[in-house]
Amino acid sequence: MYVEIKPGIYWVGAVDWNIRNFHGYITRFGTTYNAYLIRAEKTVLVDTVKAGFENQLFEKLDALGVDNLDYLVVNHIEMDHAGSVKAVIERYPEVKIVTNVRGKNGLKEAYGIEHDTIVVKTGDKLEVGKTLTFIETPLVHWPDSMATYVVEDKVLLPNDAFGEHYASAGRFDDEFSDEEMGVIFRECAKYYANIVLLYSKQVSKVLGSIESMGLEIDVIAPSHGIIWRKRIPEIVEKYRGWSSGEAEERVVIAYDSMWNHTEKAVKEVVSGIEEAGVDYIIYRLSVSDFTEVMTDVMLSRGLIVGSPTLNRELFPSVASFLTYMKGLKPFNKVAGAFGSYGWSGEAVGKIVNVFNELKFDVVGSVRFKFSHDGAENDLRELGRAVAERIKES
Ligand SMILES: Cc1cc2nc3c(=O)[nH]c(=O)nc-3n(C[C@H](O)[C@H](O)[C@H](O)COP(=O)(O)O)c2cc1C
Repeated sequence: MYVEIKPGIYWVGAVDWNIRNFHGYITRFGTTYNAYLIRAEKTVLVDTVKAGFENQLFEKLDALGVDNLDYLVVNHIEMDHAGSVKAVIERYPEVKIVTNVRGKNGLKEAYGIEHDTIVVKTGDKLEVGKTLTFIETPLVHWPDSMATYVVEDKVLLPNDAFGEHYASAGRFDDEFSDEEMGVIFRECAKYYANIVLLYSKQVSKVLGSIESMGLEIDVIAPSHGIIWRKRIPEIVEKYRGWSSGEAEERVVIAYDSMWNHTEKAVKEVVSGIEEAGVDYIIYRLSVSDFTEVMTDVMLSRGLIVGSPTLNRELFPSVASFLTYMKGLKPFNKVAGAFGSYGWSGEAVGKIVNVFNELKFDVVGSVRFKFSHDGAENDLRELGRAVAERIKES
């Protein structure tokens, strides 16, 4: 069923209850593909849905009696939002696409779509009986990303920004209990950590330009998950904090182990962190969802990674996680490394190299031959030093 979010503005998206893996991202609560219909003098669809979900979109448009579309705003060309643009054009051939220059090129490159298009840039306005303003948000989350703002209704349609993967019957943040909102905010953090983190500088810029353009916002309606109308200050504040590297006084220990020598050393590292009175969370990487580990890495100031050496390399699950993490460019972390080896012991140095690339504050590293016997103090000291550095900063 469609939902009116402001007079003449409707949610007409699709709920995907059963998706559990979204291009490698574990979506344990499913997701939604949010599209919005604006009905004034003109009829405007803002974004579409993932291919395969067109029927959910079209059912809603039919229920609203939409037999003509004047404009289709494409805020982002990724497949989960623009996957049904072709189907929309087929159904409403008179529609004009409204997007920025990168969106126009992207529609051609990714889908072969060359259709009547109005190219817009930041600050441009489109009068449809209501005034639409566009704000380009390049790289939040692809080069073509932009936001659409409905001036009279103070509704911001920011596409992927402020979203999360969460399928639900309720559409608005005020329909959920505080407990449910705790889960939803965690999903927002997960979305930020795994999708947006790399673009934190751009996020800060966009937050700044929303402020400098003096946009008043009653509703933030993103392209995934719930619509914000009650807790806007909270989600905006979270974005400000995440994009500026704020994190909690906690250490993530992420490790793996073949013969459990590295694993046994974890408890020494932990005892040092406990001595300093700092919180921690432990992940064995071969049995962990990287998207959850990454969320806690973003939310925590400290990271200690442990790996045995295998064929002069990192253990594969650790290498894989470090590659994933490096791509997302977490910043402002205090870090340490440890691990067991048999003869050449390259793994710990390779962890430190990744930390250095990310400009982490590397407090120390400990490697030990086979058992950690004799290295207990160094390991405890590593945990303590990371925790103490977090407390100082
Ligand atoms: C297949 C295999 C290859 C290994 N290659 C190396 C190596 O290249 N260099 C090294 O220092 N140790 C190597 N080791 C030894 C392990 O690093 C060592 O056994 C270490 O204690 C394993 O730590 P873990 O118990 O945490 O898995 C290798 C072990 C295995 C099983």
